[in-house]
Amino acid sequence: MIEPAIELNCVTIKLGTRCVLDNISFTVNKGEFIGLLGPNGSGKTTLMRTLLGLSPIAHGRLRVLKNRVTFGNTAIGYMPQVRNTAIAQRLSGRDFIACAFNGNRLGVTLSRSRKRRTVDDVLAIVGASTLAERPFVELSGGERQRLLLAQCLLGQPKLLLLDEPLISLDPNHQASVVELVRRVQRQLGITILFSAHELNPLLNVIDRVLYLGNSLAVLGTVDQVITPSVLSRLYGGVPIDVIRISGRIFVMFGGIEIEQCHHSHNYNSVYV
Ligand SMILES: Nc1ncnc2c1ncn2[C@@H]1O[C@H](COP(=O)(O)OP(=O)(O)OP(=O)(O)O)[C@@H](O)[C@H]1O
Repeated sequence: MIEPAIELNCVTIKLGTRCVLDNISFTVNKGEFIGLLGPNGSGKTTLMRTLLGLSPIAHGRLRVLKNRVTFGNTAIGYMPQVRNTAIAQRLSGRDFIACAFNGNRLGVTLSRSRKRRTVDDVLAIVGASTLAERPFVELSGGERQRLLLAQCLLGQPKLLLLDEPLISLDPNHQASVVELVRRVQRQLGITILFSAHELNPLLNVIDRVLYLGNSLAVLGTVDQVITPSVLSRLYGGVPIDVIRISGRIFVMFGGIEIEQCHHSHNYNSVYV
């Protein structure tokens, strides 16, 4: 039976005077792997923060895992885009994960041995047991992402919000992070919202794509969403071309590949 994981019904999200998302409705089903795309500033992070209860909605109805949004919901794992890992440089992989037990992040008190077992479990799930004793400072970007993902799994979440986990990784490491998330998702049967600037690394793993832009949101299969007419609406009415070559998809405006503009943070000439 299909059950909802994230339900938005006519939701409006404002930050200050800016209407980031305006009257949007969609339902993500339990167990789906959703690629969250859209230009810089389209509201990907804001949407995740709203699902976490960090940012209120102005209007509408929002349910996460069938419940109203509450701050500190351990059923949601979150990997934020900007991570201050400087503090982690001297820690071992194991201690880096274990430090998420401190503070009130999980809201539960566990014995030392139980904490250790839990950390071992999440390390095993992400295939990072061999990183447990290595200093965080020595790890590659891809290995760090593995540990960050393990940290997200500590609370046994049912929903994972991953904010641009591919940023600053080369294509090989991007592919291995995507594959890892897919494997973990299948193993644990959880729902994934995975934001990215580029669709192609996610093409083989996502069930559907949620594309934000122009304060709007469209959820559907890649074939339903990545079309000139839908994307033109999301990019404010400019003419968009969609080119498919060798199993890859390129979204173009005036001969420029839009996703490359997102990367260079030079999309203002495109996003009007
Ligand atoms: N406190 C705030 N007050 C007003 N506007 C804000 C505030 N915080 C963020 N914004 C704006 O809200 C919009 C949405 O930002 P958000 O970070 O959610 O976008 P994003 O799609 O995640 O962008 P990126 O791809 O660059 O990470 C941006 O235009 C941002 O400048």
